[in-house]
Amino acid sequence: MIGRLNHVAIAVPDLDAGIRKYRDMLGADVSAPQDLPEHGVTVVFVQLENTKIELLHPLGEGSPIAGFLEKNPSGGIHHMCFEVEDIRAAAKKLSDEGARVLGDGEPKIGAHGLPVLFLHPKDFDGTLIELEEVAV
Ligand SMILES: CC[C@@H](C(=O)O)C(=O)SCCNC(=O)CCNC(=O)[C@H](O)C(C)(C)COP(=O)(O)OP(=O)(O)OC[C@H]1O[C@@H](n2cnc3c(N)ncnc32)[C@H](O)[C@@H]1OP(=O)(O)O
Ligand SMILES: [Co+2]
Repeated sequence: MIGRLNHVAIAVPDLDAGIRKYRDMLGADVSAPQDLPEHGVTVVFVQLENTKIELLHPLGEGSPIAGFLEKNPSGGIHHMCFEVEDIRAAAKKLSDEGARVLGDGEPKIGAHGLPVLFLHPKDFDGTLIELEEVAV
């Protein structure tokens, strides 16, 4: 069911500093910041040959990553995103098999303009999983 690793997300306490690390110190291509109020984050993507790194910073009140940064003030790996062909079929299979699909179970449009869903970290060995529907 899961396909390519679309991105690994890092929650960062200082987005500008995070951009400088990946762009200037590590010499990678970094996209311009995108404010995504519907997700409560500002995000940039570090483009790698085989996947992307997503740097996330809280945006507005009630950001879903605010609690994570309180517990991890230096930042940390926040989630991994896998590509799937049919996100609703994937969500049904996973919830039928006991995994918790977060939110109301309805896919939201993510940073790439594609439907995304999240699976509870406690159901996947302490790792928050994002699924993104990518047509093959
Ligand atoms: C940019 C758009 C999009 C894209 O297109 O790529 C995105 O990536 S948006 C990214 C931000 N959005 C989300 O993360 C949405 C899904 N996340 C959530 O709904 C919540 O963050 C959460 C996973 C339900 C956690 O909620 P929170 O309030 O922070 O903590 P809890 O106390 O409810 O957590 C319960 C339990 O889980 C542990 N936890 C929390 N976050 C993570 C994490 N990222 N990785 C691993 N573990 C996590 C938390 O520590 C608690 O554990 P215990 O303390 O042991 O109970
Ligand atoms: Co993501």
